[in-house]
Amino acid sequence: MWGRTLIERFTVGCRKSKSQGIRVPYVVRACSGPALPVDRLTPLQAATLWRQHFQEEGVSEPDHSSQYIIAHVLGAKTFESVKKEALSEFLSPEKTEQIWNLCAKRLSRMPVQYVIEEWDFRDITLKMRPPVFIPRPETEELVEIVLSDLQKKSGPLCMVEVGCGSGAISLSLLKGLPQLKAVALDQSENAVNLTKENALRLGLENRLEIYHFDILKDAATVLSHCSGVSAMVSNPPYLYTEDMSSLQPEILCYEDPAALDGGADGLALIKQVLILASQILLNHGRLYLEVDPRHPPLIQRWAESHLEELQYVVTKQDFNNRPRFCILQKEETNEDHK
Ligand SMILES: C[S@@+](CC[C@H](N)C(=O)[O-])C[C@H]1O[C@@H](n2cnc3c(N)ncnc32)[C@H](O)[C@@H]1O
Repeated sequence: MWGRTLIERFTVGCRKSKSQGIRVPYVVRACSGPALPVDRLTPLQAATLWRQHFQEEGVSEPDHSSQYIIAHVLGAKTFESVKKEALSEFLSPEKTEQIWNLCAKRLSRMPVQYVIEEWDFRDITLKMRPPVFIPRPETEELVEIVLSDLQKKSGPLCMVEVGCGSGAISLSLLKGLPQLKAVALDQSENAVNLTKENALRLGLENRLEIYHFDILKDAATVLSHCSGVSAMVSNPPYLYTEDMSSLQPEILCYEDPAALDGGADGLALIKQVLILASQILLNHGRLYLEVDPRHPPLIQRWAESHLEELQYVVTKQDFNNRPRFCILQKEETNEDHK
C-alpha cells in the first residue's frame, strides 16, 4: 500500500427500513461541530476533540479524518510525520480556525481528500477537487499490472486511458515509464482540467495529450486521435445503477455520478471501451480494465461473442482477493492476413 490511505470506499452506505425491508439512503444532518475554542489547544487535543465529535456524528474513519486534516494544516502528510514536540505545542489562533473550518467540511461528509484538496496515489501527489472521482487504492494495483507488462517492452510506447478523472492512472504510468506517451480522455470538463493541472504540477505535460471526449458520443473523433497504441487502460464507471442510491453519503453527495454509474448491468461504458480497444490497439496490444467482481465472466463472454479480434487473457484479483482486473489482447484475425 502506498502513501496516505483511507479504507472505506464504494461501501454501500444504506440501512434497511425494518418495517418495509427497503433501502433508505443516509440523510446527512446539518451540524456545526464544536464552537471555536476560546482557550488555546494543542494539535493532540484538537485531534481528540474532533475524533470524538466525528464519532458522535457518525462520520466514517473519525481518527484518520481528524489526523489527516490537522497534519495538513501543520504542513505534513500524516500525523505520525509531525514532530512530537509540535503535537504538544499550542496552535496559533489562525491554525485553530483553519482546522475548525476544514473539520466542519468533513462533518458535512465531504471526503478528506476534497477537504485537504490533495491525495497520494502510488508515488505521486494529486490535486483533488469535487466532483472529480477520488482515486481508490485498488487502482494502484491496476497501475502495477500495466507497469509490469509495459516494462517488458522495448522502444517508444503509447497508451490511451478512457476516463482519466484526476489523471491518477496516466500520470503514474508516465512517471514510471520514461519512454511512454499517453492520451487521456474524459467526458467531464472538470476531470480534463484537473488532469491538465496535475500533469503540469508533476512536470509530465509534454508526454500527455488530454481530450474532453465522451466515448459514447464521440467514437469517431476518439478513433481519429488515438490509433496504433500498445495499451489501453480504463477504470470506467462500473457500478450497477440499482446500487447507486445506497452508496456512502461521502460518495453520493460529492462525487460525479457519471464517474460511478455503469448502467443497469454496470457494463454500458465497458462495452464501448471493448469496441474501441479492438480498433485502437496494435496487434498484441492489451486492454486493462478495473471492474466489479461480477463482471469478468460477463466481459469474457461478451468479447468472445462480439469481437473476434479481442482475446480474453486473464482475470486478476485485488488485495481483497476479489476478481477485479480484466486483461484482453488484440490478435491478428484472418482478415488481417489477406
Ligand atoms: C471511476 S472514474 C475513474 C477516474 C480515474 N481514472 C481513476 O481511476 O481515479 C471514471 C471516469 O470515467 C469518466 N467517464 C464516464 N463516462 C465517460 C464517457 N462516456 N466517456 C469518457 N469518459 C467517461 C468519468 O467522468 C470519470 O472521470
